[in-house]
Amino acid sequence: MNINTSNNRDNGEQDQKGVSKKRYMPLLLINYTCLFLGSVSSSLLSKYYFNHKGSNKWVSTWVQSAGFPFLLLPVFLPYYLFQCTQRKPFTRFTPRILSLSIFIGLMLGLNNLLFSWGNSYLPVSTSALLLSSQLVFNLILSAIMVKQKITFTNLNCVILLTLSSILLALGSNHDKPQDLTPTKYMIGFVATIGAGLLFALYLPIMEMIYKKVYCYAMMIEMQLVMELSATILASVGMVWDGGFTEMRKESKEVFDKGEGVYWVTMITNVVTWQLCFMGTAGTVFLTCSLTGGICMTALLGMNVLGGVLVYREDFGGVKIVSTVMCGWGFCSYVYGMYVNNHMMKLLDDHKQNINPSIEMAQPQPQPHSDLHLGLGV
Ligand SMILES: Nc1nc2[nH]cnc2c(=O)[nH]1
Repeated sequence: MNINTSNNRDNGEQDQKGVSKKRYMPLLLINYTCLFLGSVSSSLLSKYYFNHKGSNKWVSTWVQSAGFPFLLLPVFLPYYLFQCTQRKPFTRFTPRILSLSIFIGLMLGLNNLLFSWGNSYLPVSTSALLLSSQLVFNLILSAIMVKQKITFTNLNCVILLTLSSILLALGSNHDKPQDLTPTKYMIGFVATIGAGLLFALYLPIMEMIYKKVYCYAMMIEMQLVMELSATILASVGMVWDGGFTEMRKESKEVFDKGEGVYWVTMITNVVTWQLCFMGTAGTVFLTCSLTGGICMTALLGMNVLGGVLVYREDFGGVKIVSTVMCGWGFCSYVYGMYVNNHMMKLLDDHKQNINPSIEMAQPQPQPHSDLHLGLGV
């Protein structure tokens, strides 16, 4: 059911805001949960794939987007099966939005390839070190492209998270692959820096585009088109490089846990990557690109804890300090956001007390207005 329409019908115009706000927090929590579960589990499963002799960069690129058909469920079920929305899927999905989604999807596909390429050649420590730069790029690009304010809270968080990743990288510099040649090192280095830059660019571009997207449902539809485009790019690479044949060979002859476990690992990884990217896109849509970047980077730190808990990796002094810094940076950011929201609410209430009629007549200056969230969710 369309929130705005149902609300107008049942409770009158004035309750619209209340219902939208009521839906905002649960929706945000669902996205944070998807991002958390998706990021930690996809990282652990990718590690499992590489630990047990999986090595193909195209395969690990392809699994990052190939789960796009799962997005058909949230796109079509609410309208056709549950009949809980009046907005038909892809309503007002203009050719411009379609072409932007395809373009961003190809960009994401390229990022996935560079990310996997870097991960397959470089030691974990080096790629973590290089990826730590993406949050700084993200802050700078967000400030330029979407006029993100640089405050004490977000600067503090970016510095702490960046230092945390650097520490993490320095603390695990013993895990060099044996066959790492200087050429492979150079390719891995450039690929990882490229991935960091592309990802830092992808987040504010998404924020800019989402400003034109009027509902959450449309954001999921865009995500479906983007992941489809990224999969087409990865599939072309797979066909060109014999990736599908390699996948079958890997499952039967190379992966040392057997064929069944290989396919279960692949399918689960496909699902978890979708959760991760869906959570990222939803977080950017509901908050801003910097929060998306901060969550992703903080989760890189959390993945260390995942490795310690699941693979019994050692958890020495440096990793402890890095994890504490990561938690501290993230918590201080969340606290800053909470204080900011609280102040905005107080200001709103104050304005409403002074002159309720002005408040009713003027659109809200917040990035996520009622229209933005209300329609079609
Ligand atoms: N560049 C980049 N790509 C990713 N894909 C999944 N996570 C990341 C990330 O943190 N950076």
